[in-house]
Amino acid sequence: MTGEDLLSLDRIRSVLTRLEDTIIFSLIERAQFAHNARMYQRGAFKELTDLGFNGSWLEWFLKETETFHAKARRYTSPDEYPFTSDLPDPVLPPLSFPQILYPNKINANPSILSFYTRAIVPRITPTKKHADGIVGDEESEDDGNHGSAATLDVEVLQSISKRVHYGKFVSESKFLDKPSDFIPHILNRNREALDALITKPEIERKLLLRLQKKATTYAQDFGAEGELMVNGKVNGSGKIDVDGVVDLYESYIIPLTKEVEVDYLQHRLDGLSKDEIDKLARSK
Ligand SMILES: O=C(O)C(=O)C[C@]1(C(=O)O)C=C[C@@H](O)C=C1
Repeated sequence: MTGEDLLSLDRIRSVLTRLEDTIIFSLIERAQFAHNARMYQRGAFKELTDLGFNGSWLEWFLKETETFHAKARRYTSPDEYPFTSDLPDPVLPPLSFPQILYPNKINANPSILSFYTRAIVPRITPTKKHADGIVGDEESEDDGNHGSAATLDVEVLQSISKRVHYGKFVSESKFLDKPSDFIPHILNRNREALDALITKPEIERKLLLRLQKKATTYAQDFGAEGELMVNGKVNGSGKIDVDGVVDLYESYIIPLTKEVEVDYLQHRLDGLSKDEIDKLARSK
């Protein structure tokens, strides 16, 4: 594929659409396990403190997983971003990726980690209700599956991260399509105007509708005879809170993708001379 093909907006949007499936399925997997709030609290595992690690159980999982993946050069790829820092160098020689994105240091993973652990995990994991309808206390929301749950958290986080950072490709594609529309607002540091230029309400509306349908479909289960079963019962509730998935996109994933798009644009002219900027502005 040439650099131009890689920047086709249709191709980029097809990647975003495919990632919807990855995100929904990984959330369904995570939702099998309890909230396990301790996993997200720093210092809650004495075993880790004894090892000299002061972060949370999930942060330890991220650090260990990313240490390994960094050695296999995962984070040299322009669509992969780590959640942790001070990772080892790859053991393999570098691959040469086509230079598509303008060099930048944008990494939205701290925001992703924060909304995922605070808003998403508590929302999608099962809440034990007592016979009197009172929600169970924190202890009853811990099933002890800390390894399985954290493994799935890492998968969800990596897929959301890939999706959100794909905003950089969307931005580059929109910028190169008509640089002269963007350049004055980049030079004037006008975030609102850049946000208005990249926002496509019709695309967002269709995405949320599609997501609702996908989540409803994937949440279904089938019995041995192929009969529709939900939560082990005919007509029970689904494997995932569908509104929770839609809300995740509407309140977090789309707004953060747009933030990445605008951040990227704000730095799109860094280091260019006036002549180079004028040439870009005249190009289309
Ligand atoms: O598809 C685009 O044009 C995007 O910029 C991506 C995206 C999204 O996050 O899905 C973000 C902003 C637009 O309003 C529409 C959709």
